[in-house]
Amino acid sequence: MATILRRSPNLARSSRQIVEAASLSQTLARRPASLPRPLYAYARSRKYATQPEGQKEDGKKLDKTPGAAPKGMEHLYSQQSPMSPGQPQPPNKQDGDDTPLPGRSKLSVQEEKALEDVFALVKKGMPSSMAEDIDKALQRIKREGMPTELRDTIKETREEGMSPARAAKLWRLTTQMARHTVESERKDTESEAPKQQTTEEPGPGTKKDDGKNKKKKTDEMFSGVTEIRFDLSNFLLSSFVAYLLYRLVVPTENSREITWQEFRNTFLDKGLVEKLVVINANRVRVHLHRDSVASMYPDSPAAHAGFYYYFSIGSVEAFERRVEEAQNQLEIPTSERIPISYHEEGSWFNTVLAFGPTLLFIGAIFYLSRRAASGAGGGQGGIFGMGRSRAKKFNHETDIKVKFSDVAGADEAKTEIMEFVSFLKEPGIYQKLGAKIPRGAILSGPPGTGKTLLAKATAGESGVPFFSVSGSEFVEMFVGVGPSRVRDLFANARKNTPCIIFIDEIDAIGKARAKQSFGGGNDERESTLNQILTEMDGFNTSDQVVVLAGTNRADVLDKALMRPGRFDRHIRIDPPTLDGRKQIFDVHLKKVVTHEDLEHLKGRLAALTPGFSGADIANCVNEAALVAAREGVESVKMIHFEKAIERVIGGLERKSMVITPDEKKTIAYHEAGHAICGWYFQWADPLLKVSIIPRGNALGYAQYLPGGGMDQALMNFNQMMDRMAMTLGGRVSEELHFPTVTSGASDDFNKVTRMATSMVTKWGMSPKIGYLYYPDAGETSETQLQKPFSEQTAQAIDAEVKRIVDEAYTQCRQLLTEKKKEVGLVAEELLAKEALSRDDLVRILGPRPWEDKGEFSRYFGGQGEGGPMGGAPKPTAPGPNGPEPGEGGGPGNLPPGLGRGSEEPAPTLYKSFEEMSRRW
Ligand SMILES: Nc1ncnc2c1ncn2[C@@H]1O[C@H](COP(=O)(O)OP(=O)(O)OP(=O)(O)O)[C@@H](O)[C@H]1O
Repeated sequence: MATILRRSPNLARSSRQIVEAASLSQTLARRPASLPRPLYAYARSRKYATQPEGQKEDGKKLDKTPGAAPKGMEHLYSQQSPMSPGQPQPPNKQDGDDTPLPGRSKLSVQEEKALEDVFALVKKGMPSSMAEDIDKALQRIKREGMPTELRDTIKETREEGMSPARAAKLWRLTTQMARHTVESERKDTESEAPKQQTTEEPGPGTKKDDGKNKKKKTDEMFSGVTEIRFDLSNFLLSSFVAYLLYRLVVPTENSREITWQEFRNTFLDKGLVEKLVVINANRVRVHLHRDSVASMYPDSPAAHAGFYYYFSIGSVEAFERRVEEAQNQLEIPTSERIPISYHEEGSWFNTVLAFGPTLLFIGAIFYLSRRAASGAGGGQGGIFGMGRSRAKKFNHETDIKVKFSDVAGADEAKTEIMEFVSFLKEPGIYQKLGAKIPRGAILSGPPGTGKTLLAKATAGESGVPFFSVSGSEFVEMFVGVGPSRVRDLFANARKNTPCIIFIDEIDAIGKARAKQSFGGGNDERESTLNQILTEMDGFNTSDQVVVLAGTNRADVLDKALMRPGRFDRHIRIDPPTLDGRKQIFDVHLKKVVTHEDLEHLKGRLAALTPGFSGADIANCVNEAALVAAREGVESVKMIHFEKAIERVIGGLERKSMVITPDEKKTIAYHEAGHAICGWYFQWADPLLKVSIIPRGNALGYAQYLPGGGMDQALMNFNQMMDRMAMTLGGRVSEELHFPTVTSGASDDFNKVTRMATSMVTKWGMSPKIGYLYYPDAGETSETQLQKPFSEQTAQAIDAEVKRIVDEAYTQCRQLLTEKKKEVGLVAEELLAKEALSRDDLVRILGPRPWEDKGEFSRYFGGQGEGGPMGGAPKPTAPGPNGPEPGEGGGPGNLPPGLGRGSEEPAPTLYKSFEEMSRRW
């Protein structure tokens, strides 16, 4: 392409010359075409670059035996010395020898004149050294005669006029002649040089110098000429461009439009029309008797072959009628009437335009599929590489640096998965005992618990390639793409054994197949799943490909995936325990700068973050570092971590939110109601902080530590009742301190209702409903079209839920009426300070009347941490105002062992009900 680009100016110039030659048809009918200089130079340069020396243009070999030319006679010889012994007579001619060479004919005087004109044209603008060569070429043609081909072309041009093809041919032939001459000269020079060297002493002014100078001159002459490779495609392209330019510059060269009147008066009436051709039913081409035209109008272009006049017509019928009438008027006999023929011509431009979009489309498809095929290095690409797997391959040496030590907690999961590592490292141990190698494992658990991390660590430990892909990447809008990508993924994996394939979010494709499909909407997903099943079955026992899959919804997966021989293992990764959180904090705290006591920091942070996943913890640590950086401090402190935790739990503080003083007062009393309940109810979760600064969706909030910072698997009846009463504390406080209530407690009611409903329908805590379990809508996989209980049961459930909530309300109202003064104190302090820590509450209310247990007392037991959550002194005994254990509103008719005040743990297993921190 670069070659073509370099040549473009030359092409433009040469086409201009060709056009010039063709347009001068009158003159050039008697002259050969002009010789475009750049192409002439290019032809010579090519000769030097590719033609072996000693070979003549006609293919005859030259004898290279050196022979000395007679002194002073060198200029007479164009090739070798005729005096050299044993040398064949070269085909060169000497002056005075008028016999033309074979295949050539002597020039007439007119031809000589015409040639001189052509060469004079060619020399225009050339350097003098090149003009000299052109002269020599002319002399040679005069001496040796004109090649028959050149003569014929000149003759044709004279008779039929100039066309681009003839101009190009003339150029080629004349160039050839010029080139021969230059080459003969060069060979003479080269053959003379060694002779001079052997026969003469070198010295200034000798012939050798002349030869050298001549060669040097010739080299200099050609040094500025760019060497261009001349092949068929270049030739065709340049001819095409030249023709286009020619047609562009001289668009009306071959035809001219006339009117009917002109046609009639100038040609028809004078009997010059030979025939008429109707083209595409809208144009008529006029063919004239050229000889008659030439004699009548010698200057008219119509005298030359290939030139036509034409005129446009409205309809063929009208045209025929007009011609008929005109001929009738001219009284032309029927036998001599002008023949009319009809012709359909499609413009090539229109044709290209018509096919253009289709060609473009095909070209684009071809290009894209070629690019896709070359881009990803083969495989089952298909159209656009759609069917190729999108799995990312991680190189174990460069990309995967994760080790088991980076995965904190999750010890059971690690132990399970270790086996895969040892299988990949030492398969022989298993194979020799005849054990089948596990094919894969499903890692399930809530988001962010480290499933991907664990899979990566497995690859990192076993040192094998790791293909990671998400289940959703198999799903496309095109049918058949999913299975094809699965095939491609497994084919790639087999090429890279031993290796690990990790399919994240496998539930996107691995959901249980529908028993009956409505409209076949899931066919593509199902065939993708089937393909996975087939591929996993297709492994040999010796194939060291382990497939790990991650999901948050193991319960919805197809049973066929989980059967032995496919995903043999099911590894569950739960949110980390207190100890697990400590370890995860340990991993992530190493990445930030902190001068805190690490052991204490880890423990306190772990206690503050029950229910956090590994990803939450990583985010928290990073957030703390960002807070510290915003404050411009050197290291991350406890306060930054606590702010980060609050932010992760509650969302961003909305300090700019506009709240009226009345609203603020209501919020303060509402939050104070919650805080007082949390402080005085025995089974309530320990309070950490209360605030009326809006955060996230909440206008104010009280932060508690569920389970006292311990991992709590169970909740007993007393804890539930206290929690519900505490939740209603906001509304009760509003009722007690204001003439009216607000809408701010709606979220509280939602929580209370859900909790009470679960107690009745799931946890067997209502004597009226008994020990029954009624699933919620959507809890089971089958579509629940009707409630699983009768109308009477529904009414009984409603009544029981209401009864439990009412009891919690009574319990709360009783306490807050008693503690009305304390509520006022806390609310006023809140209005003044906006946020109160545990220390503030201790100061206002005295120590909490109930002992704090476990981690809470260890990390928040009054050491005065100084963070926003503060620390409370260790309570020793129930306070004077607090109810004694076992006191308070009784829950009424409760099953044995669940009564308020019972120190016994609840006898049944209950799921941990609420999130770790509640917002009000
Ligand atoms: N046990 C852990 N130890 C250390 N870091 C962890 C742990 N678990 C999670 N993380 C952190 O959380 C980030 C996200 O974890 P990962 O992507 O493995 O979660 P996942 O369970 O695959 O989540 P998802 O189900 O949403 O895909 C990890 O990059 C890591 O920083």
